[in-house]
Amino acid sequence: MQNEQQFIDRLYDRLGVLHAEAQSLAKASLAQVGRGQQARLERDVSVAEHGRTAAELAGVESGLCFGRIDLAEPGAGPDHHHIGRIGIRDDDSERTPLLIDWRAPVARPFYLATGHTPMGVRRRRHLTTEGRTVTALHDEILDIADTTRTGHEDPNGDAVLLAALNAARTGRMGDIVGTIQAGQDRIIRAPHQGVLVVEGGPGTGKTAVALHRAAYLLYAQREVLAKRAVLIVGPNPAFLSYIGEVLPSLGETGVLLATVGELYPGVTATGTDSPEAAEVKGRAEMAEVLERYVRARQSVPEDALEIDHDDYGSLFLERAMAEDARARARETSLPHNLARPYFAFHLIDALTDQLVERLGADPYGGPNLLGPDDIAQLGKEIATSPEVHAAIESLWPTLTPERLITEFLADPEGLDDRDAKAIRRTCGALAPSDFTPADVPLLDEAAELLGFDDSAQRAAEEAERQERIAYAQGVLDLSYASRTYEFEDKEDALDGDTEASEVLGVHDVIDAERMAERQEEADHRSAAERAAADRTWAFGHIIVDEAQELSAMAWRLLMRRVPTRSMTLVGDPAQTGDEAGCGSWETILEPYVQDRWELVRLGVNYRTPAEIMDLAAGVLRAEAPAFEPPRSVRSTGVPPWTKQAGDLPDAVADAVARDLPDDGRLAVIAPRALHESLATRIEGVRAGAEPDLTQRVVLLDARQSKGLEFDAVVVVEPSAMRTSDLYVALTRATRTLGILYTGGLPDGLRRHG
Ligand SMILES: Nc1ncnc2c1ncn2[C@@H]1O[C@H](COP(=O)(O)OP(=O)(O)OP(=O)(O)O)[C@@H](O)[C@H]1O
Repeated sequence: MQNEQQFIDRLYDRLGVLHAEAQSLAKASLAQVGRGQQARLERDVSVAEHGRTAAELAGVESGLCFGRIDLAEPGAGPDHHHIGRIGIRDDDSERTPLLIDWRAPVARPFYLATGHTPMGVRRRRHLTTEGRTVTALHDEILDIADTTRTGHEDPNGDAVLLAALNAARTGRMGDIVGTIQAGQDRIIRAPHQGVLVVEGGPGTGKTAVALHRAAYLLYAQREVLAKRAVLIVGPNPAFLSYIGEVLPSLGETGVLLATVGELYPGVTATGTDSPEAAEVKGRAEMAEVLERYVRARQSVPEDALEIDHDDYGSLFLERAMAEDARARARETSLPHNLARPYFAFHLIDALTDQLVERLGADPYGGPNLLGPDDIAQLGKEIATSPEVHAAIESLWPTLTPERLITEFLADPEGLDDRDAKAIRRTCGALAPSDFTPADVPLLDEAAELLGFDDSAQRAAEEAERQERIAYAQGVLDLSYASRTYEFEDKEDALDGDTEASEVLGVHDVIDAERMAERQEEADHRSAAERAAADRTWAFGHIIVDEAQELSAMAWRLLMRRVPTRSMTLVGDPAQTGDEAGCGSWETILEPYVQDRWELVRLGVNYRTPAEIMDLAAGVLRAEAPAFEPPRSVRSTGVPPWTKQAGDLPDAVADAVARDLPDDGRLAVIAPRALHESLATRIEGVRAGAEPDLTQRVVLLDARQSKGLEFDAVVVVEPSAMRTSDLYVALTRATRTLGILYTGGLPDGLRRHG
């Protein structure tokens, strides 16, 4: 123990030095005063980079080192390795590794070695620390022939895992880096490049595995992923804050966590949909409905449209002209806004022809009297006529996704009456915040169908680029001038010209255009921050948690964000609650990768004790008798309780007072309609508010409890819940579960009533 403490002290000293170094580098960069935009950008990038390193080092402070492996035949190298959250080297001349990153290949036996397959490891040690103090050691002997004993032997090798599973919950998910199980490790490090689906029942560690896989991939593919960023998609903001501390505790900050509703920059989707509306909006056929809706906005007049031209009197925009222009614009296959200039161009051409015919017609039937210059002039005048443009706009309007979807929701076309009624919004223009999460995939679809007409922005950017090139050219000219000067100096010094010709200046290796591009790249935001602001960002990898909940339209959005299809999807079809949820993995994936995806299963439940899992499984078995739940890793001997209540709020208040553990968290999971009345009787709880999971008692509905866990759970009125929602609610507890009801119990729970 003492030796380990000495090692840990040394490790924290080194961490302190590295942290201080990063901080002072950030400070020093901040203090740099450079002239001009370039210098400022470079300073910002440097401050941000060192700041990030400092934050990453601060994030791994708790439980920095958690393991050690002693090698059977060390050879020339060290005879043991300490394993930790990040890799740390000494500052000796060899930069000797002090701590091995858990993701490094050298650390792998820590997770996989067994007595049967020891992988060259003699002994595995788990170190438990509180703050910077070593509080316990647990050793497993993997080489039976080895007779040395330390006095810290753990006969079953699971004391550390069980301690982690029994520990009081904090309202924030913790990492499992010290106790990753072999089956989980294989998924975390799976070399699969395409779509990997991780399926498993409640509590099997899907979320934990997904987050550790994100950290692993960032380590193993740092080059690509640091640039392209990793996106983690979760079902709601409360869940994202629940898991938000795991990656920083693994030293990774470059990850974007978002719900699908947050993936359309500029829109905060705070509106809510009825379950029917969300289901309709999420259907795959909405893509075609919207496509037809956009095409319907490309109209032609019934009768000729009379355009009053200031100088030339009436022009007649005839239906055939518009039809022809529309057909040609559609032939380009460009999105609506980008095809619009083609429509305008052909119409302007046709109207010019009309005018030329009228003004230049030879009364004696000869050829037209206007020459090419006159015709060009007339064309220009038509092209710049506001009246002509107004007519074009009325036939082929420039549209934004927000406008298109607002108008569509006000009067949904292309749906049957029931579906149209379910999604119709009666208010006028929607503010960006009035959109709902289910609208976001529709906005994204609309953005694709409309295309972004960025010609004005591109013109401005090009002007800016030219300016940068001019500036860069100035820098290069200066550098060239100094080159001549230095070169001459060098020549004198060398007394010859052979070596001098090898001296390269910036002007030799870079031209003004490339230098300008480099300036542009010097954006000090991290890739994740830039990705969050860019709808068209292509992520390096996407991880989707509770993937069974996403609608077909949400999948279309996500697939656009990852053209390489490098994805990890985790979920449990038995827990599907959302009406818009897609059902089977085949249905979800077939349109994008056909059958080129891999499925892995997790079958051990680390959360829910066997007594609670038995009861929860009964609920699903009532509908699907062959249902097999995941096997619970532990049992507590405490059976769940069930009670019929007279006064529900009173009974809930009593249950909270009785079941709330001194050291942990309790959730009351009840149908939304009961929240008002229950909230009045539970201290510190508010109905309707976004739950603060760090509170000791929280009130949730079953959907909100998805993915979360608590020491104790009280489920209220289970018969008012859908079966899959009830299954979710019943599988949230790590220690105790109670059920309160007034009328009756659903079939699957009756034998416990
Ligand atoms: N190897 C492990 N070591 C320690 N704890 C673990 C391990 N694997 C899972 N756990 C714990 O088990 C609990 C359940 O894990 P997690 O939330 O990832 O499960 P899940 O499969 O996503 O569940 P659900 O589908 O119900 O949301 C968490 O507290 C997690 O930390």
